[in-house]
Amino acid sequence: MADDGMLLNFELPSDAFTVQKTFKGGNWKDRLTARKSAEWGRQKAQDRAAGAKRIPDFGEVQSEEEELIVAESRPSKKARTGDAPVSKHTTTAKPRTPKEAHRGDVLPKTSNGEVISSLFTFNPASTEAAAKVAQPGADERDDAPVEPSNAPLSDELATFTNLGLSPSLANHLLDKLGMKAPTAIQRKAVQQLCAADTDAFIQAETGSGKTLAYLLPIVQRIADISKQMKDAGQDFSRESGLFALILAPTRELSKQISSVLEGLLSCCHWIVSGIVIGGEKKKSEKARLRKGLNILVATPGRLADHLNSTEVLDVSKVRWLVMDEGDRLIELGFEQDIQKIVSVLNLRGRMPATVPGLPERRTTVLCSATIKANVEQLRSIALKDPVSIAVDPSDHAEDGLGPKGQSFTAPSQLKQSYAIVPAKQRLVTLVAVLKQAFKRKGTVMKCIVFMSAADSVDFHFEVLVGDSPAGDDAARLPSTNLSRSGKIPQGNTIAETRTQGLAKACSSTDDEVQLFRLHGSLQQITRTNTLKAFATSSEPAVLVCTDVMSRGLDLPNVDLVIEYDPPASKDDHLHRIGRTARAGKDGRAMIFLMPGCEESYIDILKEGKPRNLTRHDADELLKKGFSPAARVVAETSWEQAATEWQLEVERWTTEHPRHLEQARRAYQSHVRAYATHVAAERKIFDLKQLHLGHLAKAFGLRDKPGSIRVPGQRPSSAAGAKGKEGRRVHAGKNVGGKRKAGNAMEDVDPGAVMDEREARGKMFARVKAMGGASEFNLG
Ligand SMILES: Nc1ncnc2c1ncn2[C@@H]1O[C@H](COP(=O)(O)OP(=O)(O)OP(=O)(O)O)[C@@H](O)[C@H]1O
Repeated sequence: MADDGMLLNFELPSDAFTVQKTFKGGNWKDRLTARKSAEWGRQKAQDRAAGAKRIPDFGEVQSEEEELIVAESRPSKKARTGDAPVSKHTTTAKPRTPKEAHRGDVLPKTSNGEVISSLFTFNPASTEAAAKVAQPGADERDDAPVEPSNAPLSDELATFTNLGLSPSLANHLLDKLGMKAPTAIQRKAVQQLCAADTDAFIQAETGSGKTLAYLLPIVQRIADISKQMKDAGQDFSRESGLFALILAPTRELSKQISSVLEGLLSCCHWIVSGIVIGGEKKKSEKARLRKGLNILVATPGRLADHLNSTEVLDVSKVRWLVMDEGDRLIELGFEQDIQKIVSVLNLRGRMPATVPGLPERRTTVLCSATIKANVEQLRSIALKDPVSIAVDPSDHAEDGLGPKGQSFTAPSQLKQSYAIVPAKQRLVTLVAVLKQAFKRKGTVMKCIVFMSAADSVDFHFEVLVGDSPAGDDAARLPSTNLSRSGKIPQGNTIAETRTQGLAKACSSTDDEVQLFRLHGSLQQITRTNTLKAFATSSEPAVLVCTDVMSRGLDLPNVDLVIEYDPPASKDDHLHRIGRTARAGKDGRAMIFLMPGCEESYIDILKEGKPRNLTRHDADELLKKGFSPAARVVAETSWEQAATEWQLEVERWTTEHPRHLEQARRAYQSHVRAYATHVAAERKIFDLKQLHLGHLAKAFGLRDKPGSIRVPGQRPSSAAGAKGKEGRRVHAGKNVGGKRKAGNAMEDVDPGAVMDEREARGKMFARVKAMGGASEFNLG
């Protein structure tokens, strides 16, 4: 049995459980808990050594003392019943009410009504079907070389000059940007868009160079126009006209595109580009537009706003319109803005242009790694008879809307895995994975952890940094190497607005790991600076963020992507994991799934055709992450180390009002975001199956879920705090009211803007479905 295997394979040092550990710090409750935990461990080891107590089989009833890490005298409980099997200490022999079942793994409530449950008991077991998929650690055994699918071409004939680019542009790519050959999608797109004026979809894997695939032909064509103007005796300058517009859904992505463009244009300095994305005074943007630009990168809201109010913005000569991450533009509700932009372009584009070489008609290009049916909306608004530019057209449906069956693939060299982690163990397992990832110097340089809500990002940032605001020593959280040093580290404290800190939870004495946080509710300047600091960090670094970072961003040296909270849709999954394994480089991605219905997501993971999809279990990950280093005298087992760390987090969370509110907020936002999965995936991420009591533990909470209430709502963003921008993002579709143009919500955190009433409605429905509010339900 899986459990037996796990238990019997403990590689405990011979002195494990024999050293009497003195527990210092914390309050009496924590010290008692930790001491009893150690006693429990010692007793278990002695029993095992004496052969006095057999480790029970899966499904067998276990004594109450063994159910609990913290043994307390209390009346024996009946076994849990439920749909899902329960690991380690479970039975179906004696039916229990849901209420009793939930109590089985907890201490009686403390005087203030808190509930302290064990990390290792009453966790639902993985379903058998999923367990068969792969064996733990299989990725370590698979060393077979694989051809990267998004790398530059190695074919000798595949040169930029052969694609029709001018020698000066091709030499610039080689000499200044270090690009010897085009990628497959660049070869196709450059050839097509240099030669023809037809609308197009560009669809290729993440990290395959789509940005240059549309920028190169535009720059080449505008360079040709400038030449023809000169030949005709006309000067070409920034005032000659705006020829190309590039739209992107987020400010970060717009800035990135703008910087790639500037890099290209340094070989033809007479072509001038600019950017309007909001986040700065409109006056300065207007000033820039007044001076004249040949290529403009913009977010749709801001551009629509300027088309309304900035008279100097002349779009009559625009002949290229690119919508990068086109599907995301629709998901985020930019449809109306785009409609408006296109109608203005259509209207003003009818005016005769006296520019030699300027094409008659405008070419509109839609670009994404995932182009799907909702892009139909864009097609009807903006595209006419588009051609599909994809790496392998034989894989593509005739309508040009992505691969047949809508299954998009991840880069072939990307190693994908999933971790089956019960709700209670989520936080501690995340720390274990991070500790393990950064254990060996140089293995992982940068890691991105995706979460579903901004509140959750903030909470986890503070937990992983392990400090509290200045002057709040009583609430200081120890690092995970507490057991090694025996001391609570002093030093840095974090201010509430801080977005960077030392990740004590996953740093070791030899290796420090920097931690960053990012989401759409931060001020734009903070976002820009934080992203830059993460991108340029020369130290190992972790970025905890929402999906605002999932699209298009090209951050160097990202080796590992962790989807701690599952993505809202399978397309989001591909974009998230696509932040690693870019342009032929290696990368790893891991998604956390809970045992039970979430395991059906494995089938969706397989749709992306991963080369080797590896399974991990929480115990395996915890053991790797929390086992003491070989050179350190082992005082505790990994189970104890994990438990101690969890208890410290719970104390830190529950004993300080600000932390408690933050944890509760994070928990609530997480649950709300959980309800926003696309309809097709809602059976997999089923709110009704979510064990709220267990989940609360992963937020360091000892509250009964029913008592978790947070006053007020988080302001949705710096500008969103004005209260006008709230939109509902549900089931991958904008269903909310009109967004104010040019605000800071160009990048929306679905978790942050999910309609509260709707989410609460779902929660109440769930409570009803479970036959009334038990102590573990939100009611
Ligand atoms: N021909 C090339 N040779 C080498 N590197 C390249 C080449 N083209 C692009 N790159 C690099 O590949 C990386 C990914 O490019 P880009 O961001 O355009 O990918 P993408 O396909 O748009 O990805 P996503 O779908 O995630 O937006 C960038 O770092 C870029 O500099």
